[in-house]
Amino acid sequence: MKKKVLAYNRVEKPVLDQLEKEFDVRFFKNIDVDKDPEFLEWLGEAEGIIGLALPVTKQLLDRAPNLKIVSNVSVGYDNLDISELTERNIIATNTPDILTDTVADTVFGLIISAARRIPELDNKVKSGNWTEPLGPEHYGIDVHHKTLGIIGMGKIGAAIAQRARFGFDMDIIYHSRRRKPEAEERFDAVYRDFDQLLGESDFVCLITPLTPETEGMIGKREFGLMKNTAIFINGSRGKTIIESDLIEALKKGEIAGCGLDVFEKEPMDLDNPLLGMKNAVTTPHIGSSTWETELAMSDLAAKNLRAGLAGEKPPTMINAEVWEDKG
Ligand SMILES: NC(=O)C1=CN([C@@H]2O[C@H](COP(=O)(O)OP(=O)(O)OC[C@H]3O[C@@H](n4cnc5c(N)ncnc54)[C@H](OP(=O)(O)O)[C@@H]3O)[C@@H](O)[C@H]2O)C=CC1
Ligand SMILES: O=CC(=O)O
Repeated sequence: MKKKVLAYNRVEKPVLDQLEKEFDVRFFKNIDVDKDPEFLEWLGEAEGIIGLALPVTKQLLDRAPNLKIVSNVSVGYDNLDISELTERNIIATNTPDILTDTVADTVFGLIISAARRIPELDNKVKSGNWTEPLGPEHYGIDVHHKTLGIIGMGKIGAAIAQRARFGFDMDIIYHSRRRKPEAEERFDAVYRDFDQLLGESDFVCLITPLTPETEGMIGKREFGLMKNTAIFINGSRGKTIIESDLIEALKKGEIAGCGLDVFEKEPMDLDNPLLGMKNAVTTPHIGSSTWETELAMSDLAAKNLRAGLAGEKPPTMINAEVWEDKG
């Protein structure tokens, strides 16, 4: 008998088609996790879960007695209760590395768009309001030769630094909990403590995981430390910042602008003040969403799932201790 797999938004179609040949797969899209009876029934029987951003909590696991693996189709895994999964000997996997360059491109797109006001000016042209040569009220600021501060010099942080250093001659400063000698050598990146970085950067770029330590790490105090010409970029998770404090800082001119791919609530409420702010450039959490990278992520997640269900070590495990216990 084929093993039961619960697939959850989002697994790319060619990968899902292949999984359906190997397993008894049921695909769910945007369901109400607590109430959908079909979802709960399938969860009760599934040995594997594959998908994006399904909140895997203790309560959900209590309803999944047969589960052996949760294969997340994302690198961030703040949606998973890892200690609870580990306690229950359930494998958790994610999709690191393959999305690094794509996400760095998105972040750099936000940096340039915010600095050069591209969405605002695009709107001016397309709305028929480009009726005369534009003056200083539409000028942007340079990106090249400025100082980029990266908070979270991990894989994506380093790929952003690479673009900034070699593409735009920027000076790189960074902050992580540990020093990163490789980034210092490759990009002449200079370590700064958190407050120093905020005060010195022309662009502050946040790209850490969401953890209890990083939740709300940028708020009123931190925006107050930034230059009033600074542009703040968030590619991490919405909850790493206090969004209402960002809105206030933009309104008061404490910072000049922002570029955001992630939000406290996704999708955003239609009354979110950011929607009406020209100096906030927004994208709908699409950091890794290119055809190539989405397919590669689904493919890696499927490899993880297959391995986990076959009793083999998945390529990109989060809780390796589960494997050590099994071995
Ligand atoms: N917008 C989007 O679509 C996407 C968003 N992301 C987000 O980007 C995050 C990073 O991904 P990736 O670069 O692959 O992950 P990595 O694990 O390679 O890098 C994360 C970095 O954050 C640093 N970090 C962790 N905690 C702190 C802290 N408290 N203060 C400062 N730095 C910290 C870590 O360094 P150290 O341990 O030394 O502190 C590490 O270098 C993901 O977790 C996800 O949330 C990822 C992909 C797409
Ligand atoms: O947000 C996306 C991820 O891969 O993490």
